[in-house]
Amino acid sequence: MSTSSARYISTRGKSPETDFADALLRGIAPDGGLYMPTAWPALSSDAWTKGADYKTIALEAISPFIGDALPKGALDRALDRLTAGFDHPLVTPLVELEPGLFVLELFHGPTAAFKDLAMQLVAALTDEALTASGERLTILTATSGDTGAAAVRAFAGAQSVNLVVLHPLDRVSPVQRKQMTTVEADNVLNLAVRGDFDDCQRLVKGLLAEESLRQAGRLSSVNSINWARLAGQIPYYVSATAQLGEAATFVVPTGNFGDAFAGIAATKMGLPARGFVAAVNQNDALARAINDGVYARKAAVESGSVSMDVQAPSNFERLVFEATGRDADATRALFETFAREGTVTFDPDLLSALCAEVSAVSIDEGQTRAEIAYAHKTWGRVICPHTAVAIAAARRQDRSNGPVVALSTAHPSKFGAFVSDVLGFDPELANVITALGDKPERLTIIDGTMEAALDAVAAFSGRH
Ligand SMILES: N[C@@H](CCOP(=O)(O)O)C(=O)O
Repeated sequence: MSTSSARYISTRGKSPETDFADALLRGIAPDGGLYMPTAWPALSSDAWTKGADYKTIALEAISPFIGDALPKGALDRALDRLTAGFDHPLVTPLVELEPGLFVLELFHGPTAAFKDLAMQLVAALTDEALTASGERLTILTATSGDTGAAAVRAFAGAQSVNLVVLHPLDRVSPVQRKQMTTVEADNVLNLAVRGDFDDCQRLVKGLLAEESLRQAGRLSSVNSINWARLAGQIPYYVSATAQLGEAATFVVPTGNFGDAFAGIAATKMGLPARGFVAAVNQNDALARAINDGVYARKAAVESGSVSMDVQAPSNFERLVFEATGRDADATRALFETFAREGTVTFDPDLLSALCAEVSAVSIDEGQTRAEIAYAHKTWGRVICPHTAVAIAAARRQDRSNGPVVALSTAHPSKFGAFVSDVLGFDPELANVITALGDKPERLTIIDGTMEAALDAVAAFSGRH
């Protein structure tokens, strides 16, 4: 296990190199780029060949990214907190649906979605970093439903943290909304933004760069723009490979592309994998970019797989950075053009480098519904719409040379109305959803403008 100091650089090349604690507490680099490790640490093959448990795998996979930037034992303590919140001994169990086709269940945590795996860890590590530095932190997070719920659960009541969550008004599921808005902790502010997820994310990035807020104290984000979020999502790819005993093709339901990029990161560390497929819904900017070579923004359309209603996936920037051979100038130019003009066309070399890392499939609403029905009829399994998108894409993959694993990112009862509309009955509630009860909700509705967001955050910060 490494004790050296892992270092981070920005994908846009204009920020000073830093360590894990600083990257964690900043969320995004000062130049607007995303932090990346300066080099990929090597993962010992013991991690996926020796039948290790989740905590052992996660220690091995994540500790090189932290180095000596946090107090001794911080990761160990964080992983104890993480695993204690999961209701399955394997934490992320792999289930075979039929020969060669598997689902990786990532929804056994406190908010019944995969975000818990990294968010519980990030909360514990943030606590360690703030205790060491004596600082307070305001965390700004955009969500299409699952990230916000996991963040609220992980940070509610945290002594040194204020959490502001921006979700698109009326565009998250009722359960996701209640998971965020029924919390009683007064360090949490829920903003319902008139707009879509991409508006929320744009506002978060704008607020993170806002000088007046920065002067009042440290700001960060726990979206997957934060490297620590991605690091926390690497272990389940290793665990899945360990459970399988061989390399797999991973099919990842994709919104902000953090989950898929975490898997790609695992392979950069040496994990054997047969490939990655990003499965998107009809919000298909990523699929068009990979398949046609043109990355073009469109307004997000509403779907049943709401958590994936994303048209400007932040972590695509990390993939482009890698695919350009870590050329920060080229990456910056490309994403500045995208921000300004809403469209960029890749040169053939870049496109073939991107395609070597990931393929992409778009599954529309009709196919998503059909897949929920198929999974129930064929395997007796009730699945959430995001898992349905992944399985529909997974069933299109060739299984003759190796297994295909679809990531099952959320429990179906988070999206009960959609699933029930297809199957004609309500999915059984996850225990953590039953426990939500019927508490009053607290949220503030704002316009999708920087002015409105800044006013709301400044007023909230002033009270704390
Ligand atoms: N699907 C997400 C959108 C934000 O993604 P993140 O991985 O960057 O936090 C959600 O459910 O909020």
